[in-house]
Amino acid sequence: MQDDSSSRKPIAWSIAGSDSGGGAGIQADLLTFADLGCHGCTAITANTAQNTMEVAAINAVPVGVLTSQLQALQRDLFPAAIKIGLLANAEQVDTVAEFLRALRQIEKVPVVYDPVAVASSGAVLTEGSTAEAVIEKLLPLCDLVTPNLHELEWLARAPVNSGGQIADAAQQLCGAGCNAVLVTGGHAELAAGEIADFLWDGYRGDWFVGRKVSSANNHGTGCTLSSATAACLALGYPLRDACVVAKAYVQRGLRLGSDRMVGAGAGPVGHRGWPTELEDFPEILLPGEKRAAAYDYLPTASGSSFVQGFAAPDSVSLGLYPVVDSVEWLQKLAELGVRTLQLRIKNPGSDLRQQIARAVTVGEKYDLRLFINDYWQLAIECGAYGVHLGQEDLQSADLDAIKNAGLKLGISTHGFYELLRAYRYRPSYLAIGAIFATDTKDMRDQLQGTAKLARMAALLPEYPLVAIGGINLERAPAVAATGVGSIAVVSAITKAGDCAAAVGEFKRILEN
Ligand SMILES: Cc1ncc(COP(=O)(O)OP(=O)(O)O)c(N)n1
Ligand SMILES: Cc1ncsc1CCOP(=O)(O)O
Ligand SMILES: [Mg+2]
Repeated sequence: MQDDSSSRKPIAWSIAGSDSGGGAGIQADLLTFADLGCHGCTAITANTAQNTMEVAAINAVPVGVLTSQLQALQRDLFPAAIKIGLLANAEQVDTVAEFLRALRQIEKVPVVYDPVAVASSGAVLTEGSTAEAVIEKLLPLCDLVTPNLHELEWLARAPVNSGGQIADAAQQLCGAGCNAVLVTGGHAELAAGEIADFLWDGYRGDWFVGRKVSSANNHGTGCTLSSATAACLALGYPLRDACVVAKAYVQRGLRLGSDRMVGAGAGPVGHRGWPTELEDFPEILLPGEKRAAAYDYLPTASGSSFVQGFAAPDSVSLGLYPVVDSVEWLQKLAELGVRTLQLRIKNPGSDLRQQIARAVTVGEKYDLRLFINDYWQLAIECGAYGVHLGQEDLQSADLDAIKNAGLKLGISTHGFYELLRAYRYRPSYLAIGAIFATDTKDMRDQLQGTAKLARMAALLPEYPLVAIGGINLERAPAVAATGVGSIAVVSAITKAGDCAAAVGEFKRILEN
């Protein structure tokens, strides 16, 4: 994560129009980049004449002017992500597409395109042949396209009136070559009081549902969403995490508003810093739940049913949480006074059931919070305290059965999106990993770092959270400082020279 280790600020570019009124376009993008910790650079495509009431003129710049800005930036300020906004005509689309093609041969910089082509009023802001040029030349170079409903219709060439049609049109755009589409929901209220964005990432669809905020200061929300997504990509966040953080950033801007009113019409959306409150983050809709019907979001054949509210543990802080592979280890650690433990057997023999039954007996004897990893049926049958499930397990496990049997449930998550999604189940705890690289399990693509962990932990200050992955005694203080109440470890305990001393030291760090 760039976020943790680099002393250089990530650079994000905005290739977009200037809004003379200061609410949208380049102006909104620069505020957003700065707010989210990036250095913003710009290549201006048009000098629009705007105020809070009207778009009086577009004033596209000649392509030579556009190219000279892009070339100057490339020479010194190479981007970690690029946001593209208003492209005023097909010639500009061609120029930007050609430039991006060459740039991405040097490095595959993520590109977010907000097709600012249709105003909220429905007025088309670009010249006639722009849509064709976008579809043919630009979309194949984009990692994410963020149309509103008007723009989706403009690109999909079809009316879009329902959740199902939004999902179909988004997939159709992906078919034209971009990697993912995030349809912003500001122009449709598919369920009363909710504004939902739909993400199709090339493989699966997700609805991100936010509370509707009525604010006169809502100008620039689309620009802000796309530049916030680009900023998060520049920080190294994966796409789904970038999208949910960006939506939360806009929601926070709408909720808190600008600090003062400007103009007589739609004022600028607020730029109010990193989103730190859960209420601004979207709820990730789960396909089996009742309200999903409003979005035509139907359960998949493999999906488990929607169940919420698993038994809470006796403490929000679960403390030191060793994850071990034998009953002998459980016994030894219980004798050292460890209370939260997990049995994680990855190469089971024919005696698996016996091992789990013995583990449950040890758990009862020492009054442990003992979680069984993976084997939820055996955990239920043996009357375990709880089970720990990974993301893939959520597809197949019978969550109803786990809840009805009164077992606690812990769920693995790897980033904001999975954290928010798993939180919908209200499990007994949420695990976040891998914080650091580890030899115990290949987690190279899912490293979180302590800066991101702290941001996630801040969203759920009263919830049992567990950090896992590559945590040792040296790193534990920085992890504990993020606010998580529990640290799960494998090798720092099982490979410790002096296990009792390591247990004592971890406990001291967590209790401090
Ligand atoms: C506390 C805790 N957090 C995460 C994991 C990882 O679980 P999972 O994603 O199911 O992966 P495996 O452990 O099965 O490899 C965990 N075990 N414990
Ligand atoms: C099981 C697991 N899940 C995420 S990281 C991890 C391994 C943690 O092991 P260690 O504490 O040795 O890094
Ligand atoms: Mg597992």
